[in-house]
Amino acid sequence: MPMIYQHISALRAALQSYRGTQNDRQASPTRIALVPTMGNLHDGHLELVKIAKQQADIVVVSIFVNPTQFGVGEDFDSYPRTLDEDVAKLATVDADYVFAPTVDEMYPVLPPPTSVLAGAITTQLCGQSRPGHFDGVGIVVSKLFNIVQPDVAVFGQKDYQQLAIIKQLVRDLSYPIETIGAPIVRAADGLALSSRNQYLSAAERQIAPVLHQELQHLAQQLKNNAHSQQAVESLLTETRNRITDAGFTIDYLDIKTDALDSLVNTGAMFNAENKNLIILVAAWLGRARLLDNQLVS
Ligand SMILES: Nc1ncnc2c1ncn2[C@@H]1O[C@H](COP(=O)(O)OP(=O)(O)OP(=O)(O)O)[C@@H](O)[C@H]1O
Ligand SMILES: CC(C)(CO)[C@@H](O)C(=O)[O-]
Ligand code: BAL
Repeated sequence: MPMIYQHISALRAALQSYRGTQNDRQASPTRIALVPTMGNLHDGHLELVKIAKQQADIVVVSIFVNPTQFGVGEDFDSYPRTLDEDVAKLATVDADYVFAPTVDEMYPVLPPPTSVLAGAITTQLCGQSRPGHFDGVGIVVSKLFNIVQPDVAVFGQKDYQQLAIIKQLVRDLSYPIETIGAPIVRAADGLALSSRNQYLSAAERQIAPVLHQELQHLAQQLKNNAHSQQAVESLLTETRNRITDAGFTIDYLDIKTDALDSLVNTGAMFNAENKNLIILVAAWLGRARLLDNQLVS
């Protein structure tokens, strides 16, 4: 079973014993990996831990529902907290440490007067409908990096914008951390696994895979042919209409470069050579706000 820590000082002391030591497998320094989560773990999270295990000797999983990344009226209070079940799942993938702090431990002053702002990348897509969300992610991830001081940190590509922001944070704040983006883990019918999927009713759960199917369909259309800007707008409108007709309320559906830059209108720009594009969607289905994305390659 992983060791569970609630306090920063105790976790730091436990991890300190590895720093500067060598691992058993080879004469190289012991590597520590961090997998940040908000808990209520599913197979997507466990996949991140497995990847972390391949990259490091010691894996720390943080479980913290971070209040600073939730907006007013969002689901901070009702977000599922299932620590005992989470720890049992983490034991099956050999996680070494669980860091599950209280809000007071993480934020002696709430809201914290210090901020970590990542600029323009945070105000588009999810940042547009969740103002301040990525400021909260920025400060909590910075704190987790400072507390754990990992060599490597693993995040999911499902939260593609978050991953891009964290890579920028690592670069700009000179964290000596390798950031790994793990592929999206899906249910058999294609729905991206997410803790919030449990907000779906049985009927909504039947509809939910439409999101992934539509992204795949759009990616295929973009990939197969050259398209003018106007033709791409039409494809986007048709896709939005089908997703809405299936019962979703779309927050955004957009095509960006894989660096999350807007596309420049260069005429027939969507063609076989135009590989580094990503389609991103956020859409409400009942009480659940679902995220997904699809690379066009
Ligand atoms: N299906 C998935 N595949 C790969 N990574 C995932 C998946 N779901 C979540 N992750 C990653 O797990 C990490 C922790 O995410 P989090 O605990 O918020 O889970 P979640 O299922 O995305 O929850 P939520 O429903 O609140 O968005 C993030 O890096 C996230 O990208
Ligand atoms: C990275 C993270 C754990 C920070 O709270 C959260 O945003 C998440 O679960 O993706
Ligand atoms: N993985 C996303 C975290 C959030 O929605 O706050």
